[in-house]
Amino acid sequence: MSTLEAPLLAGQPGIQRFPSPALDLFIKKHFLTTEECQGLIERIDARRRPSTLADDLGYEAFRTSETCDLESGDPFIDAINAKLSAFAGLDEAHGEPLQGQRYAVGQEFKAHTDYFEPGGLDYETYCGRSGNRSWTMMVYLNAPQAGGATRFTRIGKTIQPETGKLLAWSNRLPDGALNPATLHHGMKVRTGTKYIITRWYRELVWTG
Ligand SMILES: O=C(O)CCC(=O)C(=O)O
Ligand SMILES: [Fe+2]
Repeated sequence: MSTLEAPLLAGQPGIQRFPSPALDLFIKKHFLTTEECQGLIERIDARRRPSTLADDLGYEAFRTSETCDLESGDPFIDAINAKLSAFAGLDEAHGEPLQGQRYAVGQEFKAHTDYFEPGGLDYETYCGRSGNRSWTMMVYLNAPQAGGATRFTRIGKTIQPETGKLLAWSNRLPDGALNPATLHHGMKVRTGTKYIITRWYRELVWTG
């Protein structure tokens, strides 16, 4: 079954919906507790490695953060994944492994979309089994002292990191087409360190 809907998001208490027909974007403050954020930061610090990019376009310094796979099997990680899926009403089986990111001063993730470009070099490798990405759920684990906002460049919306704050958006338009208005930029950290988790959901059951 294909999953493009996150049927529970709009009805969650305290959820803010960005008012734009261009993009389905939701924000929920304090989605994760300080303790949950701290547990995730500790795991990211223990296991981080330089980030890689699918469809390596040869741009220097496109994504300069460090990445960490937060593997399922750790009951703490499984509970975070279950919390994300339940909040959105997304099928847990469609979720990719949870990813952590750490940005030091000067690091960023330049403007990109989270879906894979059909026709791109790696499209079959990344989407052949599980389909393309449907939803992105991202949580800020802390607030760096300066910088590190997420800017949706096409719609002119900038979101500031706050501990535990969730951002969730559909990478699709209502008819299921990929939505270029989801273009977003993880901006440079100016002071401090930024930690986030990201979970991407697929059209189909995630099988790698
Ligand atoms: O760090 C950010 O604000 C954005 C991260 C992001 O876009 C991603 O992990 O796909
Ligand atoms: Fe992204």
